[in-house]
Amino acid sequence: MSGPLLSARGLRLAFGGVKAADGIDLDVMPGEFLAIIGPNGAGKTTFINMTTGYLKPQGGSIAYDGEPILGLAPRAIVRRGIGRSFQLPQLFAEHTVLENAALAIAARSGLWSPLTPLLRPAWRAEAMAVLERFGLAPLAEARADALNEGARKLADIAMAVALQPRLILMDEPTSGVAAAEKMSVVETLVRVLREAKVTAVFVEHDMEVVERFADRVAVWNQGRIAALGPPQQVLNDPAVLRDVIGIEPAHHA
Ligand SMILES: Nc1ncnc2c1ncn2[C@@H]1O[C@H](COP(=O)(O)OP(=O)(O)OP(=O)(O)O)[C@@H](O)[C@H]1O
Repeated sequence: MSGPLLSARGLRLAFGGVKAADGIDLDVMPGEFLAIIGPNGAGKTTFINMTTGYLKPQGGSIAYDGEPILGLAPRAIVRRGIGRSFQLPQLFAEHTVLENAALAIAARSGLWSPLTPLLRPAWRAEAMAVLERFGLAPLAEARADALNEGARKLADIAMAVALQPRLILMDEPTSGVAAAEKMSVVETLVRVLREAKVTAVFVEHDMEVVERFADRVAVWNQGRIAALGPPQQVLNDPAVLRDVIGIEPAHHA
């Protein structure tokens, strides 16, 4: 049967005395949704940065679809099929939502320039189709800086999806999103990613989101994976509750 889509072994990276990655081994299987949880500074974003070419580990290896990817530039990694979204959405503020999505499509074609989306109607049509999948079509002509945080997060992820990844890494897709719209934002992005058969790794602080949407949870602590397994197992582990989530097991009914 098919092996892991992403396979990290022995990843190490220290910033001065801080071990942001201290021997990370992780396999992500095709089609799975894997949540990464853990306290601030545990090294969650560092893992995403190493996997997407933004940081180079001092040791270890990463294979994607059976091929080593360490040392490749971020753009080359995107071309291999790995997308990402950021904790703070990376949208072009003064452009419309549609233009932002069209820019991503233009970038995929290797023909990026600030004016390209205005020049190629086909990119705009494809961008509109992506926005429709995310329920963002009504906001297509809105400027990116006029969106609320939920729509901004979805638009950022739509740009990553427009690049047609097989794997997406999302850094806190719900952070900053109002509580009332959080679940609908996650439902939308999970539906789109599942429909497109995109495998997902996402950093998440909301345990309800993790419990509902993750197939497996990896618990990061001080640059290491402290626990890994299905949500119902990991989120009921007394050590995880106490040390990582910061609640006493007795209080978790
Ligand atoms: N480029 C960098 N230069 C120096 N130190 C860094 C750098 N990137 C991360 N660190 C440090 O490495 C550690 C891990 O950071 P990282 O951002 O990966 O944690 P995190 O688990 O994503 O935290 P958070 O939940 O706060 O986003 C932290 O102590 C951080 O200050």
